Amino acid sequence: EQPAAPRQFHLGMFEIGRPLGKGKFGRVYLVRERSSGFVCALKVLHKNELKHGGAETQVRREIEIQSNLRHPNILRLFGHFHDSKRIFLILEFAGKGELYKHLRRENKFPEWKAAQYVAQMAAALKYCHKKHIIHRDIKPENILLGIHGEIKLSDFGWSVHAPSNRRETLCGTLDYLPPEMLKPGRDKNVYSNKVDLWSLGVLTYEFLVGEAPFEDTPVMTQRKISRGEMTVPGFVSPEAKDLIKRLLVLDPEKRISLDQVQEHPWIIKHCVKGE
Ligand SMILES: CCCCNC(=O)c1cccc(NC(=O)CCCCCNc2ncnc3[nH]cnc23)c1
Repeated sequence: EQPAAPRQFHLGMFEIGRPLGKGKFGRVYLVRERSSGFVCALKVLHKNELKHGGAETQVRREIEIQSNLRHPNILRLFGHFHDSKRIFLILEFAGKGELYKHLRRENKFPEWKAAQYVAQMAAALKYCHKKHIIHRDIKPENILLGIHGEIKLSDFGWSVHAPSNRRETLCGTLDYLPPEMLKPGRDKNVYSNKVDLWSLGVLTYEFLVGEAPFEDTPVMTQRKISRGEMTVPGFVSPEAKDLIKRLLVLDPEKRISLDQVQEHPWIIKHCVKGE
């Protein structure tokens, strides 16, 4: 039968609730769609700030990419609309909020919880990569948790279609950058979806240790990343350490694949049902 007609949305359709968070160019609110009672999140972006910040392309990319993704571990973008001053993104509400807040509060995650998060991240990234989409900005701040504590990967503002040789001014932390994105140079700018594997390795380390593996001053962080210099503390299990070492490999082609991540002994040990 006919696919559901794309709905026209406007602000009057929503009852605005509490703010859920704020970012560089706007805020996110908990909202309820009046006719259906459907609860979701409304991200409000201010056009003139986007213009000054040169983030229009990112928002367009976020809309185009995230609205075509359907996966339990990827935050849904249901629709968007705009008025003269603002762009509105209608997003899935993630009931347990920001993963990084849980990480900071708990300092670090027990291995069974970290392994489940890594397995869900691998499933989400496998789905993106199959659609030739590289996320490029995997870090705790861009991960939300659904009402059952499941991973909801969000913020596709930095994602691109692979392979990509886009040069963007990067703001925010360097901790998650793979070595190949640090070395500007003509051909070195062409990088693949393997960048998300490196970031998954940094994320795994941070889940288990409570800080990023190359955390230092910006100059030292870049140096440590480009040399792959990091040490895994003794309290991390040998299996977890093995997975981290197989993801944080300087040569993108030598990094373990997402299939191999899902089959890794550390993941199997903590994620096979009924274990
Ligand atoms: C892509 C270029 C635009 C960059 N992004 C921004 O400027 C920006 C604008 C507004 C907000 C933000 N980021 C944020 O608001 C980050 C903090 C969001 C935490 C809570 N958010 C949510 N909690 C629960 N369920 C949800 N569904 C969607 N979001 C949520 C970022």
